[in-house]
Amino acid sequence: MNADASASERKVHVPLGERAYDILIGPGLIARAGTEIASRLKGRKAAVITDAHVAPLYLDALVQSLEAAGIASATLVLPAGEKTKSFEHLMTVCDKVLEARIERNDHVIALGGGVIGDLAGFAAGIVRRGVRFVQVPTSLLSQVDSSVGGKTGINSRHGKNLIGVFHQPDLVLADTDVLNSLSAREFRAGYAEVAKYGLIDKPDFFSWLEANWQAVFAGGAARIEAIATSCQAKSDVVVADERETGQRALLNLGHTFGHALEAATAYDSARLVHGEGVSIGMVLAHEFSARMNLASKDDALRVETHLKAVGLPTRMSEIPGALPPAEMLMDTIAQDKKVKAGKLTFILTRGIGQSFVADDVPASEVLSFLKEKHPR
Ligand SMILES: NC(=O)c1ccc[n+]([C@@H]2O[C@H](COP(=O)([O-])OP(=O)(O)OC[C@H]3O[C@@H](n4cnc5c(N)ncnc54)[C@H](O)[C@@H]3O)[C@@H](O)[C@H]2O)c1
Ligand SMILES: O=C(O)C(=O)C[C@@H](O)[C@H](O)[C@H](O)COP(=O)(O)O
Ligand SMILES: [Zn+2]
Repeated sequence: MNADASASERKVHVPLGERAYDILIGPGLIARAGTEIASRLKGRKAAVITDAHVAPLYLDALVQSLEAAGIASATLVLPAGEKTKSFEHLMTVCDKVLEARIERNDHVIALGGGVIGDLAGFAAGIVRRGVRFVQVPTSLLSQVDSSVGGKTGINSRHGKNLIGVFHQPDLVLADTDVLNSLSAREFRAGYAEVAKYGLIDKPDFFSWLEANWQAVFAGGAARIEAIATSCQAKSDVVVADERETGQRALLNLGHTFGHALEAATAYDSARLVHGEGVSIGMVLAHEFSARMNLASKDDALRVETHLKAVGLPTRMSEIPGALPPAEMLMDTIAQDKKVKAGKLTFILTRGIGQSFVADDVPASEVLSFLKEKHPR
């Protein structure tokens, strides 16, 4: 991997047969969105869904680009933050899409981070039993992860993403210029998912990140390289197991713990955002693996050292406010989508880049581990 690689546009193809699509990554893609969409897809109407932080920055540019390419658009601006992934807002999006008379070949366009992508994608998957869907991801997290792979959905008080459908996008346009307006906290949160790909099965990528993370944070070629590598890694996993019957669960590294923490903080973005939960969760997954004598404590320490170096939280004690007791976290974990016949599935590891799907993890072990780690 070369941090000085060309800063020009990159393309990752997701070869999913009749659901295949391209991910374009690079500068200036919002200005070109209209021509990219019009040249690849038939629809000439769109409903653009976005949030209140992103709208004042990029909505006009996207609408103008669509208009110039002959695509008429209706727009909907929702509140920013994780709480927007709710039934209430799903209804609003569905109503907007129907009111705009979006037909099956027209487009729902998600302009925003993973919250907007997951919500708008869910609406696109269920209105008229499926309309076309374009992702214009604007956060680092959405450019490296949530815009790819077709998982869409909303949260429930019972847990994260418990209600949703698989609905692949038809095109992903990741304009890397827009990352310059992202807050430092949200950039770091997205970086947790970048590091995740190294920890799953790319130890060389993890080492590259340890050496080059400052360049990734600074922007330019290293950032585009990290985004393209992440999208390719995600595409490879999704193509091998689109609907998570097996190995796609690897993409959940750190998420079983992380999702429980997000639910425990009532999806309050001021306390914890998804990528931060994943960061804490990945450290816990490595420590739990060490406790189960599967991996060395040194590897868990190496993971924590890197995530700390970039400024991510790595401990439950760093979450502001009180957390519910370990038993309540376990209740949420028992609702995880990976549970089979009541048995817990975790993504564990034998070392850096050696993650694996472990079925039948004893709940009693997880509980005593969580009690040990709980800040109380
Ligand atoms: N579907 C999947 O495969 C998948 C994968 C990973 C995460 N997710 C989901 O994604 C969500 C997290 O996504 P996220 O981290 O993008 O959160 P987000 O959508 O809440 O975006 C983070 C914040 O940054 C703001 N923002 C976004 N782009 C901006 C920009 N360019 N400039 C300024 N502000 C900007 C948003 O308004 C928001 O306040 C979670 O709900 C998570 O469950 C889904
Ligand atoms: O795409 C996947 O598969 C993932 O697991 C990616 C995760 O980063 C993402 O947070 C996803 O939404 C989690 O899925 P879930 O099925 O555990 O809700
Ligand atoms: Zn995630």
